[in-house]
Amino acid sequence: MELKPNLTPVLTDAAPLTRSRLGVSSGLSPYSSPKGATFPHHGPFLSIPRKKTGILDDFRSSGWLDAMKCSSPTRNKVSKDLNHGIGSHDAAYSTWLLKFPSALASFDQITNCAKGKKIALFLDYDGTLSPIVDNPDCAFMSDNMRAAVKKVAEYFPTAIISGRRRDKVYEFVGLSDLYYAGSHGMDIIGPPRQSISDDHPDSDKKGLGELNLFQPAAEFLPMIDEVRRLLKECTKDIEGATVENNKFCASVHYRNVDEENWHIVGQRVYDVLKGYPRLRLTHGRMVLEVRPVIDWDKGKAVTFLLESLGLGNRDDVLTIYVGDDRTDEDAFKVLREANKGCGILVSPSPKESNAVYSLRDPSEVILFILIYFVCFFFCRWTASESDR
Ligand SMILES: O=P(O)(O)OC[C@H]1O[C@H](O[C@H]2O[C@H](CO)[C@@H](O)[C@H](O)[C@H]2O)[C@H](O)[C@@H](O)[C@@H]1O
Repeated sequence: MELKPNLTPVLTDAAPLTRSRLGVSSGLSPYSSPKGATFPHHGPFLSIPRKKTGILDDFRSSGWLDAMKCSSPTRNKVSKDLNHGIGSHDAAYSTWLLKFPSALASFDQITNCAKGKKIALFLDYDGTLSPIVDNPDCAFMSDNMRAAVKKVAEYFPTAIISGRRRDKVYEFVGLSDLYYAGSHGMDIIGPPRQSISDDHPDSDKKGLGELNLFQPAAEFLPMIDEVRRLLKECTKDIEGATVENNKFCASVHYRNVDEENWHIVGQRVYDVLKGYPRLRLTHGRMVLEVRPVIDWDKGKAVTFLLESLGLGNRDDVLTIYVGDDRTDEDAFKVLREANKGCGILVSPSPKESNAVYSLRDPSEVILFILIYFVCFFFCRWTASESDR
């Protein structure tokens, strides 16, 4: 997916002419905060508490250490749960399922909602398409998952929305006929234009028109590069800490750091950020992520893609978003609030969420994709046959 600058302009919000050419009309803007770049409060994102002087508090007292501990079950927590017995975990999970029913067991509800609608599928990568593993470079998806996603994308607009760098997630997924949003939606690309053909089974794919690339945080790139280098330097003596280049985000992983040293990781990241008021800190599963303060997240990326596809502001579209991470909550929330579709949370344990349904793990995600999308395909086929 090499982009030629003249064919695929980098679009920023400062290009209203180009945006209108794309048919993106809702005023969706990464800089829409009325007071400009502030620290937006997006659902589960934690903003860094600031003193009036602009100087950050101590990392421990800020509540960030607690957030780091809650971000994913630790080895201690897992063994504690096991000691309490599988029964008690199962009981809690069963109770939780009453609130977030399994998408696999909700066939009638979901297919009823889908009747007569166009379907768009959004998929998170880590923890959804691939299992969570200790080494982020080895989070491979299975061939079965790849085959399932490939099949779906042949018939329904399908996008991968990841916190990872776009080229990295593309390398993992390896499918060209998809939309990719990397860096938590700050780096969006559609498939090569030749694949948006007139005879594509889903003519809505043509709605993308000239849109190939959208990078609302492009101006932050040098700053993020600089910060990533500083983060690498200041964490290099902490065993197990790694800094991942996610292009518009710098991600500091602490999954492999001894729990006793997590506060050191946090404090160092926090100290680096003191010098960068235009960056903010969010956290995912055992990862601290530094990103621009722009008002943009996975939820905004979903809205943007739907609008670009000509599927925004329509009542006959069902959007399904499957994700496991707190950053996916922004997308779940957008769908819930706009009544545009449903979020499906992938989680093996109870969690609060803006999703509507749940799946336990990536193996259930494959089943969900295969069962539902075969059904959606046949429903559509039947409908078009009877139209003849
Ligand atoms: O939005 P996603 O596609 O879910 O990406 C979120 C982060 O995923 C990766 O980190 C997570 O998965 C790793 C591999 O299983 C795991 O080792 C790590 O602890 C998790 O946080 C990725 O490495 C990050 O860059 C993404 O932001």
